[in-house]
Amino acid sequence: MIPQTFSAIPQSNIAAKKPEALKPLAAIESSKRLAAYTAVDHHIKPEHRIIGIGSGSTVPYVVDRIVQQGVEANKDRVFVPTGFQSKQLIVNAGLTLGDVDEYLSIDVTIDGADEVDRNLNCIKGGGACHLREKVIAEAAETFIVVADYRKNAESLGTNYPPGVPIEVVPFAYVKILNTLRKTFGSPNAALRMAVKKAGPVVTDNGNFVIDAPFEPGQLQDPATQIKLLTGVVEVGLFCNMAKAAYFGNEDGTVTIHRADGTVEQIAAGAQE
Ligand SMILES: O=C(CO)[C@H](O)[C@H](O)COP(=O)(O)O
Repeated sequence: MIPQTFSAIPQSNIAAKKPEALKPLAAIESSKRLAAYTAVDHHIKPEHRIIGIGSGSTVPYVVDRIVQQGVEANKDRVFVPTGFQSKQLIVNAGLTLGDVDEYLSIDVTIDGADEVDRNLNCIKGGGACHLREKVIAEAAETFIVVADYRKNAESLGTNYPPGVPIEVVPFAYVKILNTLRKTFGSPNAALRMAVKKAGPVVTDNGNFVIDAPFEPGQLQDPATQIKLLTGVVEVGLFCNMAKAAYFGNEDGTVTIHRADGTVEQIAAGAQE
């Protein structure tokens, strides 16, 4: 049971504590919020009962908007997290927590992404949560991606330099790293190191993450092959899964890419 008093600090609050970083971050933060609020308004409807909550710095705005729908709207809903962070968000918002092993089918999952291409294929796992994120996305009737404008790319491998996050069992990482560099054409593949801990990032599942950069156009086939390597737990490529991606823009509009190929740019309504 997560202590109710502990509160994960949202990225928006962190930004507010660093005045020097406020200016460049402000546009990005408001883009994240635009995307998240619009996606919730479009996809979280009164009839939706089981809702998947993704991970990252855009998702707190998803939870904010869901909370704004009110106590009545949320009283019979259950929220399924994609990791430690989203579990905290759900609990701290006073929403009801559930798990994917209790609810085989999820009505809607909303999650962030590190990069999204024109066909709604995504790189995910910048927060090292992609194993659980993929399970929760696959379980959902509707999977929606929310992101700021920087994530909107023509093809994967364009805007996200670290590359594809690959969760691996710790004892196999050297072997997998070597295979990615030598056989899969990713010479700069690297073990992800922690920032405020000595040593590697350890996922919520106790595994390591390798980040493997690939050239645009090189990605689809390697993904399937990488998944087959012994010791690989999950690859952070989400292909043909999202029904729509919402990108918040600097000018206050939201660009919506849908799986049917339609693209719409809308002026977001009053969302404060
Ligand atoms: O895949 C993820 C975590 O594993 C996140 O959804 C992704 O990194 C996007 O995060 P942010 O909203 O902070 O840009």
